[in-house]
Amino acid sequence: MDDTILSLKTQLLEREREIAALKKKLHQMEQGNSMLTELQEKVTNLSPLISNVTLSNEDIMRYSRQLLLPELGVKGQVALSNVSVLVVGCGGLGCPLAQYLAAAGIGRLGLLDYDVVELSNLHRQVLHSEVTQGQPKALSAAQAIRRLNSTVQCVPYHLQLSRDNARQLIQQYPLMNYCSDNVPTRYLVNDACVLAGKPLVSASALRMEGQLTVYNYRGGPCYRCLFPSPPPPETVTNCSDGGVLGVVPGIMGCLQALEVLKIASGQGSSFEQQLLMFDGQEGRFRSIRLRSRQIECVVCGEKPTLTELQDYEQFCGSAATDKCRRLTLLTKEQRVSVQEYRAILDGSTPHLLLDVRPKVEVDICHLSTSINIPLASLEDKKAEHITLLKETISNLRQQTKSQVPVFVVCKLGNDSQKAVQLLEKMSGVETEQITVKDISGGLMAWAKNIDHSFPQY
Ligand SMILES: Nc1ncnc2c1ncn2[C@@H]1O[C@H](COP(=O)(O)OP(=O)(O)OP(=O)(O)O)[C@@H](O)[C@H]1O
Ligand SMILES: [Zn+2]
Repeated sequence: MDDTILSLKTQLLEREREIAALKKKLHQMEQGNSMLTELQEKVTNLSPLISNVTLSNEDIMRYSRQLLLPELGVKGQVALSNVSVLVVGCGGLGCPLAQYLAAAGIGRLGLLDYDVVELSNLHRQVLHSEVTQGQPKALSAAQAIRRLNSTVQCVPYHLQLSRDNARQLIQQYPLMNYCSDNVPTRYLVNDACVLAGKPLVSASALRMEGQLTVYNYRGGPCYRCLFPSPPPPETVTNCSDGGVLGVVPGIMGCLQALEVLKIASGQGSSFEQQLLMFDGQEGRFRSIRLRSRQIECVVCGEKPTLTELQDYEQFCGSAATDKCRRLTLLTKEQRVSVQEYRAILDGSTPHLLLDVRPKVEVDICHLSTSINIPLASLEDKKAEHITLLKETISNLRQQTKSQVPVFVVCKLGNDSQKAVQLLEKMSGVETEQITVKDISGGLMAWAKNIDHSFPQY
């Protein structure tokens, strides 16, 4: 029994020694930990001071309200001041984007646009003004940016982005923005970004709607992955055709600025495979998931066949500007110039002048002898419009006793050509009773060449 007690006592002593040793170890570890915590605290306290080196007192005051955001902080602000961003297009999207990037303290801002400021730009292109009308947009925007924040290095490029200069320009900027308005430039910027491995923050706005995506970012798709081939040129509507409420590109440009600031300050963007859609009429934002990067994509896929920039105007079948978007759907014989139409008016030849613009445009201005049937109504064969057309033709036929000349007009001479094609084969209209031609260049050519008092829009 004594032996058993002795053995138990010995075991107890051993356990007590082990416990003491463990306690000692624990104590040492705790001490080490607290030293580590102390060290960490010291580092945390020191790190703003370390990164402060690049922020002046004036910077701290200027950016104080955003420096207070834990998501940005000094580290993010310093990152912003070290980043270079290129804005392609200083129009409705590019202006608000550049304005907020400059205000937030982006280091270097490239502002690229080939065009000059026009009066019709001012309702949405908020960096330009009445006094900079006629000046290159890139310079006008740079002037406004310098007034806002002289610490931003602002580089204006008054030129057209093309296959010849795109790669060299994009190479200088780690972050790209698409703010332009035509399909060839969209493909050009996409391809140049993929080839240079740069993310592309892209937006668009038309009428009351806008869209935003970040292409070629964190393994997400590029523009070509989603749209391998361009849309037919005649299906593309731009702001000068479809109209736009200025604040809509304003909102989309600001959203672009937000994504740029997040990416540049290291917060990242969640739009690498998402399309944000804004409906200004409904006041609603929706986000849809896009298809992923396509392995067969010709530019970013596994076996890319497009390794150099191509001829984008040829690829898209349209010009890389929206200025001279002129369709040629008819033969010469099916068209008259504004001068020829003027002679017809002067000769008082009985005819029908059919204005195929939407009613909102007719309300802006029209020729007094015209009747209005919008192209969309002709396409839909709206009963009341077809009746109006038939009745007018039959009245005129009583005067002419022969085929009635019908002249179709629109703003620029694109929709009028589509209307001629439509009328020539339209059932319900006695097509053998009429000859149909369009007025080349439309009412804007009329305003420029015939009647200078006619409004341009
Ligand atoms: N390849 C390009 N290189 C440089 N700038 C471009 C290029 N393509 C388009 N742009 C510019 O992008 C801008 C797009 O702006 P926005 O869509 O607001 O249209 P806009 O052409 O100014 O106006 P509107 O269509 O009303 O005449 C324009 O200023 C245009 O000059
Ligand atoms: Zn792709």
